Amino acid sequence: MWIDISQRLEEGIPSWPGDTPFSYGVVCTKEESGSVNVGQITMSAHTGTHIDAPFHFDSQGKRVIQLEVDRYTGPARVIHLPGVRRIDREALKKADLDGVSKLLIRTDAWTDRRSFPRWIPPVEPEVAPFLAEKGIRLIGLDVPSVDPLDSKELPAHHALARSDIHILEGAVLDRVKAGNYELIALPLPLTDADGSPVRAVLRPL
Ligand SMILES: N[C@@H](CC(=O)c1ccccc1NC=O)C(=O)O
Ligand SMILES: [Zn+2]
Ligand SMILES: [Zn+2]
Repeated sequence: MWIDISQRLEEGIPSWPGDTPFSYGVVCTKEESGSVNVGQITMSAHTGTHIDAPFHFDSQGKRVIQLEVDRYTGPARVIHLPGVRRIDREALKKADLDGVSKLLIRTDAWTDRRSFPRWIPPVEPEVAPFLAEKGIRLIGLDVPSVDPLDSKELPAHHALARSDIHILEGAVLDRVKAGNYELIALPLPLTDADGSPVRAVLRPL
């Protein structure tokens, strides 16, 4: 059984402060066209459950279409770190990361998903080379960023990119137990984009 770990894309889903709000509307109704309802989607690439392409924080970085689909599919481990202030070596000390290439971290820090969080536990840049050494190629979190929300330098985004670790943000892990799963969280084939919404699902292994 697959577990949906995606936020629903609907009116009112929080977006980054000042960023394009999500909207879906029927721009041509079946009555008007005589055949079909036709919808239009407007949104930021960083709304809901989404991945970041390196172009998001590096103008020379890869765009979404250049990201291999293998990064977003396959075995993944969920670890549960409730109440952590930061995701650093100390917080990860007790986690078993052996043989893991995709790591999802459930922090439970985003408690009211109807509004954008005021604070999130940031990933410390120092963990990027440590995770890479463990063989991790994708990190996913249940919060909207890997950096502090007011960060302009985005040190964790850059450190993860230097360690060749891709980023999944805004996963819904509220009811997901720690353990091993199969993950599918594929970005859309957006040629030029800096990020993409994903439908992220897990299946226990
Ligand atoms: N780094 C965040 C997004 C982000 O920082 C952002 C997204 C939209 C509009 C403004 C943003 N940051 C502004 O400082 C992310 O990866 O989703
Ligand atoms: Zn993002
Ligand atoms: Zn990000």
